[in-house]
Amino acid sequence: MTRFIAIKTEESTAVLTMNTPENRHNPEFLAEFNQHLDQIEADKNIKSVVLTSNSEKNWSLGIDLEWMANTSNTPETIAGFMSDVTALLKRIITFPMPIIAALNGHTFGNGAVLACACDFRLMKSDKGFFCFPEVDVMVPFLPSMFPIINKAIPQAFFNRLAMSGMRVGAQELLDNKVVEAIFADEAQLQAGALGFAQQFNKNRWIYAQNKTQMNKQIVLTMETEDPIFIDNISKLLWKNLQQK
Ligand SMILES: C/C=C/C(=O)SCCNC(=O)CCNC(=O)[C@H](O)C(C)(C)COP(=O)(O)OP(=O)(O)OC[C@H]1O[C@@H](n2cnc3c(N)ncnc32)[C@H](O)[C@@H]1OP(=O)(O)O
Repeated sequence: MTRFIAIKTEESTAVLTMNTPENRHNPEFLAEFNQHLDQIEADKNIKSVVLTSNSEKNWSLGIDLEWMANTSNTPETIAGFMSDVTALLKRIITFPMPIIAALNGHTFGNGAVLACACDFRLMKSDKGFFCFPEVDVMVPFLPSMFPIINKAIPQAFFNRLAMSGMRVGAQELLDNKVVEAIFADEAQLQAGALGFAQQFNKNRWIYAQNKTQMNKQIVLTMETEDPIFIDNISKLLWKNLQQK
């Protein structure tokens, strides 16, 4: 099943290609992402993962607000979905191998959080903005999203992005050490991401140990703060979305 995300293997690297126009996050997207991670964990030959998109414009535009506003949703459905978002992010930050985000288009909202959860980011520089539009779309970050973002983005730069909702391109991300490298176009990015990923061929156990330790404060925040926040915010979000 590859409606939302395709999977292929290039030597020891699994390439996950998000394949809808905006790569929005909804329950089906999350379920398929988890199935692919199960498949990768089951294949002992895989040592690294590249996460990219086949959309001409977008890497991922974040939460599927259209799905969220569906009238059949209840506050409980929204809360369940947000918990599932957290669970996927937790899986990524503790996954037993490096995950490399190959950003080949606009990366917005929870798409940007997903990119930050990955271990490394590479981006193409011809087109594509990176942006946290939460201040404009009135969807707050979950508590654990701040430390996820902070592991990828220096605090002062994130502060500027989050307060303004401004869009930045690849060069500014490179200048602020958010991405490891930038590439002139799509072909160079994809080749670069694969080459970058294939340098990682260590034992899964040690990656799991180190990632779990390195990110344990994030996991603690997910377990202690996110559930209460999600419970409160899902009621508010549901009310706002139903009134639109
Ligand atoms: C906690 C979590 C919360 C959430 O997840 S909430 C959901 C958050 N998601 C969103 O809010 C996403 C909403 N979507 C959008 O805002 C728009 O959907 C986009 C901005 C992503 C795309 O808009 P478009 O108008 O389709 O953009 P373009 O046509 O791709 O680009 C506009 C112009 O900008 C140029 N451009 C693109 N990338 C760059 C760059 N890196 N540097 C300089 N210019 C760039 C293009 O070429 C074009 O220009 P030219 O209008 O002249 O054709």
